[in-house]
Amino acid sequence: KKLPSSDCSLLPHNHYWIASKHVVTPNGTISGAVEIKQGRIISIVAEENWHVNSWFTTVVNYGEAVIMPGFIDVHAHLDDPGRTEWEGFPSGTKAAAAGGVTTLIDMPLNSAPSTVSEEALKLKVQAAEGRVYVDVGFWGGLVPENAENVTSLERLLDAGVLGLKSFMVPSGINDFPMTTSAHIKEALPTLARYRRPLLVHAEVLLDHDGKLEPEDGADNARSYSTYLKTRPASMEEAAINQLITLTKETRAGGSAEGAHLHIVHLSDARTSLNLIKEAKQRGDSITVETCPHYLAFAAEDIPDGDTRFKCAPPIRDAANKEKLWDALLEGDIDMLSSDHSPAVPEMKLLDEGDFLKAWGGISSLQFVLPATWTYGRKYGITFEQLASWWSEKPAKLAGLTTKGAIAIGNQADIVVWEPDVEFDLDNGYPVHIKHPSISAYMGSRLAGKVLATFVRGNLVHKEGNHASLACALPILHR
Ligand SMILES: NC(=O)N[C@H]1NC(=O)NC1=O
Ligand SMILES: [Zn+2]
Ligand SMILES: [Zn+2]
Repeated sequence: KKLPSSDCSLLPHNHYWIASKHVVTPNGTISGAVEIKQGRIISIVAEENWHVNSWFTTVVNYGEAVIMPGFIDVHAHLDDPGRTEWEGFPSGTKAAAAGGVTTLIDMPLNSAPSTVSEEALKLKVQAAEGRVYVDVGFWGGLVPENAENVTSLERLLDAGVLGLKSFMVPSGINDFPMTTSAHIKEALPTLARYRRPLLVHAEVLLDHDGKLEPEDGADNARSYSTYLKTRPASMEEAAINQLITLTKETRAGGSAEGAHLHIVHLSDARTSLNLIKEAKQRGDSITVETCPHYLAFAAEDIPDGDTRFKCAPPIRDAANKEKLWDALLEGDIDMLSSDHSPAVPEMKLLDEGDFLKAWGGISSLQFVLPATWTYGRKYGITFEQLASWWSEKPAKLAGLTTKGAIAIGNQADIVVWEPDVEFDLDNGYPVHIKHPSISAYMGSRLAGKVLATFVRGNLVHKEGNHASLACALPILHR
């Protein structure tokens, strides 16, 4: 049965099956088929029990390819409205779709205005409407102004942000000032009442004069090690130490019971990670993410002047990277996110290669699936682990109850990909982010090629092509 509005989907049917030898479900990976009707998953059948008459039924058989829940990226900066020359919803969500990301939650900063008020959220939603190829939810910004004003915070939450995000160091964006742990403490009871999480960029300044510059002016700014010295692990550790004094109150009977704190983009796998582990063991409501770039790259390998690798917190040494993998495999790190944070190429200062002055942010959205797979294979990661880190746990954090798993009743948000297919990210590769030249992954060879991406049952991307209309939706907290 053909649908008239085929522009939303490259497979214009409202009732069909997809099948393969590897369908990743919460109960394990099976050889079987998934039935999709009107955007929902309505049945999942193992091969031996599957008897459909393909004369009357639309079936797409993907053979050996993996059918997994679509990735949910809880941390992306799409910079729309206001800085669409950096990225924007159309290119950002096309890149997401091409990379198997079916939902992303947009960060409240790097757009203009920052999403710190009800009015600003309305502008976000307007900017997303009819312009997104994957579903997009929104974090609101916790800044001193609204932290001190319960009413304005309530209005922002009532307007539908899925939770809040704050910075404990300067964010680099003028209308997104940093919060101290005192601000965070003030906001937690409100978040507890709404049962929505607070995400925190956990680094604090250690010098009393608040300077991030290295002390020795003679250091070579083209060397990554110079930048690394300006953001030592102790900055993460100090921030997390402050935060876990607050998360005590998230336990049963505490003043912030019902609140949840999520540490974004953890880089320090040593003391910072241990502090989080201890807080979890005590029963605090706390989770943590890291990003593929911390799992893929090591500080000592970053070439001089290659500012594509500049981000905050910084990429640390190879031994730290190994510990991050251990923590992920042990379950001490809960999930992954991209922290896709592009800018215009000029701001990366690729010619000067000045790590101290260049924009900090890794551009990666389209490559998170193959990057996680490529660098994770040697640790023996499984499809189930990928689904947990990139779909199930992120859905839980963002409160998306009908996403994050191939399960009956869920929205049909699905990625189909080939683990054994390798490809070179060279100039001939179809890259959909606005500025491919600033991505740290360009020039590398990755494994894990995305074949097809479904959002709410619409085949939004297939082998390099996108559906002609952007029919995915902004997600607001209901
Ligand atoms: N403003 C912004 O996107 N900052 C991000 N970039 C980065 O490398 N770390 C961040 O927090
Ligand atoms: Zn951050
Ligand atoms: Zn970020």
